[in-house]
Amino acid sequence: MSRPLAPEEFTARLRALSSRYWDDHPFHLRLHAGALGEHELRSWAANRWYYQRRIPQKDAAILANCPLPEVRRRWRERIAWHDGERAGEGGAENWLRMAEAVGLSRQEVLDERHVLPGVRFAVDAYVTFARTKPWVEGVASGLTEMFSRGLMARRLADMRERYPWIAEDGFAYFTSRLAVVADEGKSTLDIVVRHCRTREQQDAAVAALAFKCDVLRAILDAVDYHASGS
Ligand SMILES: O=C(O)c1cc(C(=O)O)c2c(n1)C(=O)C(=O)c1cc(C(=O)O)[nH]c1-2
Repeated sequence: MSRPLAPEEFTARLRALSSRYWDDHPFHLRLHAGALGEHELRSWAANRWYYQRRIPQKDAAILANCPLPEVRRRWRERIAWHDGERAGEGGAENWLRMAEAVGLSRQEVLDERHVLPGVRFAVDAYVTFARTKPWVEGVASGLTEMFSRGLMARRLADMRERYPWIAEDGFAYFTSRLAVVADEGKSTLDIVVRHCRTREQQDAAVAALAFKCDVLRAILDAVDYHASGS
């Protein structure tokens, strides 16, 4: 049995997976360059909706598997952030506003008619991962958030500049997400480093983060393939 990695080395291995993150996916590059047509932006927003709407279920699965109140207390805030305290509030609602701002009706987003099979398979695999793996691996799979802040800030600036027809209200998701994502990423890393004590657990956490990078890339592969054929 290998000895556990020191926290710095373990953290460095997790951070090294940033090269597998979806920030440089060709679809994101085109999004940032202002090269997407309106129908492609709509497909992106409608398909990302499926990811957004499944995230609270993924987080609830982690909560259900976690026996530690101190972790659950921190984790449950995520569900509240996405779902809001009441109808008409929260991250999911803000994503719907983004979808409307790019020209979709709320109904066609909610009934998921635009959700592509590949997106559904990838996102569902993420939820199943959280349901069936040890809770700390579920937490580790969320560590892509360590990489997402810069990407989201760039996306917000580029979309405001390159798609000026999108009303500012449509960007509420990203402005509100940017306000919490750095703290969430730090808190997630803290939980993973603290609770992965054996080398096997550390290796499993690295594998969980690699799996999640693949989930995200698979989502955009499906959207990109569909866009190029339409
Ligand atoms: O816009 C993005 O690029 C991006 C990336 C990620 C991510 O890296 O997983 C998330 C989000 N956004 C996001 O908005 C979000 O709520 C979120 C939750 C999670 C997660 O795994 O629990 N990732 C992400």
